[in-house]
Amino acid sequence: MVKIKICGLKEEEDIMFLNDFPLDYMGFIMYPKSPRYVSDKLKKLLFLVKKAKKVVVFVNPSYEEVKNALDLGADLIQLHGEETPQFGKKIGLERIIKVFKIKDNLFDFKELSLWKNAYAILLDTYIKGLPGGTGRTFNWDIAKKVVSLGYKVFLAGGINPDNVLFAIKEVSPYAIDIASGVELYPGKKDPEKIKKLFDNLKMISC
Ligand SMILES: O=C(O)c1ccccc1N[C@@H]1O[C@H](COP(=O)(O)O)[C@@H](O)[C@H]1O
Repeated sequence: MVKIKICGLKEEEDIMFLNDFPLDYMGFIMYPKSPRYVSDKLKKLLFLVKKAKKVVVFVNPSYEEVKNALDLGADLIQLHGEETPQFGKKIGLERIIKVFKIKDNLFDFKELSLWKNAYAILLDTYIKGLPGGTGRTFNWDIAKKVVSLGYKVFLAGGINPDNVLFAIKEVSPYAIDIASGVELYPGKKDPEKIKKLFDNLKMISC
């Protein structure tokens, strides 16, 4: 069964609402330029999560920032910038979701292989000046290839309740990652879109 991650949580009520759904991962953005940046609320928000694994998302962080998130209870660290495999090893690759952003249908399979021992690989859409939360899909042929090579793939970028079943059928990823596709506005989740997402997902579990 495909795993589900909802990312970009910053409101307490959204976490409490999501606690009642069969959600596998919740993601928290620690990137100051994002409208989803949780800032000093991280500890409080992580504490509210009941069952889902807690993923803290950084863009080119310092080791100290990552260590602080782990000390606050993060289960996994999502590296969404240009971090090196050496940096990942220093944290512990088993705790890293490494992001690759797909640009112009190009993909560096050699660079991918350097992260083969990471917890997972997350594939997202490249948009200049926007590190994530783009709401845009990319060429899933690349994702299919990465899946076929045996990588544990989180498929991100422009997934929403309407295209989630097609994405799962097409790519067969390990997990689906959704941020803006279930929002009312950046940083605020929409309960109706979340209900629709999980209603649609029930169709593949029947
Ligand atoms: O959401 C953000 O603002 C963000 C900022 C910095 C790094 C990553 C960010 N979000 C990640 O974007 C993808 C997919 O987003 P979407 O579903 O296309 O809106 C997801 O992995 C988030 O973790």
